[in-house]
Amino acid sequence: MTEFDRGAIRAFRFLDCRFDAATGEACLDYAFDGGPVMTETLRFPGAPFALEGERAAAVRRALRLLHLIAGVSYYKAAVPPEIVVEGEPLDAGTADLLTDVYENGLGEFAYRNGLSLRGKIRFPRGEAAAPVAPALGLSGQAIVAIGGGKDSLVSIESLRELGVPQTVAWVGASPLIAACAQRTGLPPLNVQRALSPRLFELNKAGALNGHIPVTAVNSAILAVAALLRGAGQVVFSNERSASYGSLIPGTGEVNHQWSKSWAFERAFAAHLRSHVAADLRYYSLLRPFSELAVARRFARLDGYDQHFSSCNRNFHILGERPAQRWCGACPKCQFVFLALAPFMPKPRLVAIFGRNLLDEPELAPGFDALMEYRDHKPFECVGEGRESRAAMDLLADSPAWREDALVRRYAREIRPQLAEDERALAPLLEASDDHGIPDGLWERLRAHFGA
Ligand SMILES: CC(=O)N[C@H]1[C@@H](OP(=O)(O)OP(=O)(O)OC[C@H]2O[C@@H](n3ccc(=O)[nH]c3=O)[C@H](O)[C@@H]2O)O[C@H](CO)[C@@H](O)[C@@H]1O[C@H](C)C(=O)N[C@@H](C)C(=O)N[C@@H](CCC(=O)O)C(=O)O
Ligand SMILES: Nc1ncnc2c1ncn2[C@@H]1O[C@H](COP(=O)(O)OP(=O)(O)OP(=O)(O)O)[C@@H](O)[C@H]1O
Repeated sequence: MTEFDRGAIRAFRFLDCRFDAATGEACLDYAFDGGPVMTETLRFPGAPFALEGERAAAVRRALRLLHLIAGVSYYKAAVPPEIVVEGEPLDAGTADLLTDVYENGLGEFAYRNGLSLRGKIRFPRGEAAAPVAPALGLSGQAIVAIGGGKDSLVSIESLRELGVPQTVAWVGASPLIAACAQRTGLPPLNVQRALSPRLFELNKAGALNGHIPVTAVNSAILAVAALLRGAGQVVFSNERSASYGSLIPGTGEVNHQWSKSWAFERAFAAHLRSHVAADLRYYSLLRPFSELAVARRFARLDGYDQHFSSCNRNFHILGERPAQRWCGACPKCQFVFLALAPFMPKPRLVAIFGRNLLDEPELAPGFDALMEYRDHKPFECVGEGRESRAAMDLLADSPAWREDALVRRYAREIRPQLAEDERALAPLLEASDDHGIPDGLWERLRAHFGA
């Protein structure tokens, strides 16, 4: 494989997207300059689809939005100076949304690759006025995204208790997510996704690589899936803390999980309503709650302990599946262990992880970063530093935990340096008002959460 010379590339091109209603297959085509076409293929279950009139037009609009958002996986390989969108020119609103998603969603990617992308990514726009998407008479069925971790399981069980009809949906071929979905006993919707093999070749040839706003891609995929079924709600489970990134000295805030943030949710939800279908709702059911409030809720569930995992090592496309559901070494494993510890019996938590991470002194640097003690919050989907500090503070007063190595070290070395409000739990369990949950549902959910 010859070295990939990204400097020789002028433009990233969005070529075409197409959907076969008979098979449920969607194809998204991209290229650098006049180079080989890179095609991403998705397969939506439930074919053949009888689409006509306004619903068929809305599916086409949703597919085009998916084509534009999913291009981020390929664009990042070279980040060329120009972006070309074949076909009908974008309206300003769509161009602005995409610029937002690419610029913010590639924030960590840019930081780690030493690139300055701010103001450099510009999607071309025509003079066309923004479209006005009609309402389609979509149903109240909720397409609920499941990720195999605690957050989406809390949403699923909350919606079940509140009597909301739901289909659990996921993208990709993770056996772990499939097992969790099956465990819910709810109707499943699995969208298969195959990235262009050319991307993996470019990676091997030295293309730029890094973190992408995968939740934006998953959201656009499930918006298509919802329209194919006539469902009116796409529900994600991104909690409040996903809106806050890591504060990097000399760089500012870099959010590893920007497309799980309230800023993305609000913009994407509004865009679906204005540009795709006026009655297609997109929201995160956990937006008002902190990670600790969600962890407290998860601790009250049973039946998923030996199935769920938040460890991202379970979700690679290439390579071997890990032997353990929890690696224990990554920030997500360490944060989930810490967040659950105050709310569930210690033997239950140790049985889930197969070990007691808080009694392993060599893991101190990881937990220090989670607490923002002498290090910045890790580039991972973890709670705010004050949430980790509040959880550790609770454990320092718990007879079950206070003798464990890292808890004892916190009490002796870190707690004395913290003011009360830097480690207080109560404010973190209150619900916030910034969310997109439908009014009727929010009041019931708030009572259900006891927030
Ligand atoms: C599972 C994971 O963490 N993957 C990241 C990892 O990829 P790796 O090279 O180790 O292997 P694969 O996951 O098999 O991917 C192979 C290459 O394919 C490209 N790619 C994959 C999926 C995709 O949607 N777009 C892609 O371009 C990529 O070039 C891969 O190298 O490292 C990669 C490079 O840093 C990351 O791009 C992979 O990240 C995945 C897209 C992924 O699913 N990551 C999630 C675990 C993740 O980051 N979730 C965030 C949410 C962030 C958000 O804003 O939505 C979170 O949990 O907070
Ligand atoms: N493969 C996927 N397909 C569709 N949606 C997904 C997928 N993975 C995650 N999601 C959605 O994105 C949200 C954020 O993903 P994330 O992995 O942080 O959450 P989780 O797996 O539900 O819980 P945890 O944070 O404990 O891992 C999930 O709650 C889910 O709604």
